[in-house]
Parts: sequence; C-alpha cells; structure tokens
Amino acid sequence: MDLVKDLEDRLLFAIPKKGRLSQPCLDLLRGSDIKFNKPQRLDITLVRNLPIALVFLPAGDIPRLVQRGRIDLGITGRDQIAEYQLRDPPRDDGKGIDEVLALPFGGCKLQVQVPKDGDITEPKQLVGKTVCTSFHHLTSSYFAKFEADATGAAANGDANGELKTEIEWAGGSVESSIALGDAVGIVDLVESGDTMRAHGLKAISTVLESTAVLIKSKRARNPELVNLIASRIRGVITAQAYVLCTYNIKRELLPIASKVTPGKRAPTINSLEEEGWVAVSSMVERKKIAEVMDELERIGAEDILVRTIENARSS
Ligand SMILES: Nc1ncnc2c1ncn2[C@@H]1O[C@H](COP(=O)(O)OP(=O)(O)OP(=O)(O)O)[C@@H](O)[C@H]1O
Ligand SMILES: O=P(O)(O)OC[C@H]1O[C@H](OP(=O)(O)OP(=O)(O)O)[C@H](O)[C@@H]1O
Ligand SMILES: [Mg+2]
Repeated sequence: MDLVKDLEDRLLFAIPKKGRLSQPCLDLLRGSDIKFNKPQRLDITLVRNLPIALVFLPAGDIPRLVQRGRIDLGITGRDQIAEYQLRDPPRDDGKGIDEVLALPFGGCKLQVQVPKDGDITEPKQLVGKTVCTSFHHLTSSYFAKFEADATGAAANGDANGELKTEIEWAGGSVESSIALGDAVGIVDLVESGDTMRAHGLKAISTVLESTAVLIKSKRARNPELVNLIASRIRGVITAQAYVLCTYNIKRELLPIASKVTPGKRAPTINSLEEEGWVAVSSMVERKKIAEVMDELERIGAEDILVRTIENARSS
C-alpha cells in the first residue's frame, strides 16, 4: 500500500488508539457502519465502504493534528483539547478546532488531590510545593492565580517567599507520585474515584470537567462527508440512549399516559380492534425506563413491552 497516495482523496478521521476512549469509539464506528480491518502495527486504516482513512493515535495527540488541519475529524477528550490549546492557542489564521458533538462517554473531572488524612484542604496550600500531573499547562495555569494571590500576600509580609508551584510531569500512574515522595499533591482525572481512594487520596478542587467529543478541523475537507459521519454518530448515540416502549391502554387514560411517555416529539397512537383501547409506542430514555414502566402499570397500562433501538435518525 502506498500510504501517501492512498490518503490523498480521503477524509482523515483520528480515533484514540488506547485508553478509556478507545473501545467506545470502536463501538461508535461499528454502529455507524464504518467498515475497516485494522492491520497489526499499522495505525492508518482505509475504510472499505466510505472515502475515509482512520488514524489511530494517542488521545493527547489528536487536538494538535486537528487544529493544524492535518486531520479532518477526530474524537478525543475536552481535557486534551484544553491542555493543548494552552500550549498552542488558536490564532486568527484559519486553522483551529470546532466541536461537532459531545459524546456520552469519557466523562471525568480533572481534580486536585492530596492525602486523605493530611493537613492540606485547599489548593492554595500547594503553592510553593510540588504537584505531579499529566496536564502540565492546565495545572500551571490553575495554580498561577493562587501564586499571584500568595505573591501579593508575601509583598505584605504574610508569606515566606516560596511562591512558585513546581509542576512535575508524569505520563500515567500519577496517583503513585505522592506515596513515592515525588509530590505533595497531584492533578489527575477522576471518574468513579476508585483509583484516588485506593491511593489514600481525596479531591480538594476541580480544575475542569471533561467528556469525549467529536471535533473537526476548521480546515476540514469534504463538509458533506463530515456531516454524514456526525449524523450517523448522532443516530448511534440516540439509539444507545433510548428504548422503544409500547403498551396498550384505555383511550380515556391517554392524556395521562402521554404525560408519562411524551416521546421525543409525541407518542405514536394506534387503534386496537378492541373498542375503547389504543396501542401506544414511544421513545423513552433508557435510564428512566424502570420508573416509566412502574408509572404506566400504576395508571392502568397493559402489555408493556420495551425494545432496544438498533439505530436512529432524529433531531
Ligand atoms: N477514568 C476515566 N474515566 C473516563 N474518562 C477518562 C478516564 N481516564 C481518562 N479519561 C478520558 O480519556 C482520555 C484519554 O485518557 P487515557 O488515560 O484513557 O488515555 P491514554 O493515557 O492514552 O491511555 P493509557 O492511560 O491506557 O496509557 C482522557 O483525556 C480523558 O478525556
Ligand atoms: O476515578 P477512576 O474511575 O478510578 O478513574 C481514574 C483513573 O483513570 C485514569 O487512569 P488510567 O486508567 O488511564 O491509567 P493511567 O494512570 O496509567 O493513565 C486516570 O488517570 C485515573 O488514574
Ligand atoms: Mg491514562
């Protein structure tokens, strides 16, 4: 395969090659009918049924390539975009990143963490101490405001002059750095909190909240194809987030039932052969379906069925 030539007319779409975002992205691609076979060791793959090439990269490398227009479309975390843009702020040169769609995975918070039983309870107490992180720019800029306050206090004779926070970079396992004596505090991602608690740490503040996002380069080629992909991904997300609920109910109870299952626009109502009864079908948020079924049963609905949605297109 002549990679350079093969890529010429293809939309380049970057996908995290490892880590927490990798599998959900592969699931999205499968649901969007983007067909490919990834050869071993090769991180660029031609899609079989669309003029797209997938590029598998670390999540942290994706914002730079999208901002510079080397890649047209990508999925990464908002945290990674924020970190990169502090390093290389977007300029007025036609390059840059547009967020197309927030995705329902990769939700986490970038938090300042310290030993659970220690004396530190506020981030300003870390000024002048060592903080370990994989997010050097976000952490430096977060502590800069506390450093400025502390510098003002020192000028008034309230502090001892050690006002610069030392930011140490680590590529992973950041939580271990406190036990190793390499840092007094850390700034790292927290989702369930299990890793933080396992290391005897607690969060004392939040630097940023993040989720995975679909982004496009301001210089993206082939806007029609970008829209097609975004629309397919939106459909997969809707299908994952909703179920289809159908039930039978007496026509006179329809106004109450429609409040329980209003659907995305409105419920679909069909007459039944039995006089005075209707069949209702409505999309319901997956996470609310148990409560909705309880409520439907309580108001007199019968034959309540719930089905998964294979795919969807809706506004
Ligand atoms: N615990 C988590 N829960 C949810 N999302 C997370 C979590 N950890 C990281 N993320 C998201 O995933 C992105 C990539 O981080 P992750 O650590 O998974 O990748 P990586 O560092 O490339 O992989 P690895 O840690 O396996 O080497 C983060 O920037 C963040 O947006
Ligand atoms: O709150 P939790 O659900 O426990 O998740 C948080 C952990 O997830 C990420 O680590 P990852 O799995 O990427 O390992 P790493 O530290 O080696 O990067 C992050 O850096 C935290 O350590
Ligand atoms: Mg990681």
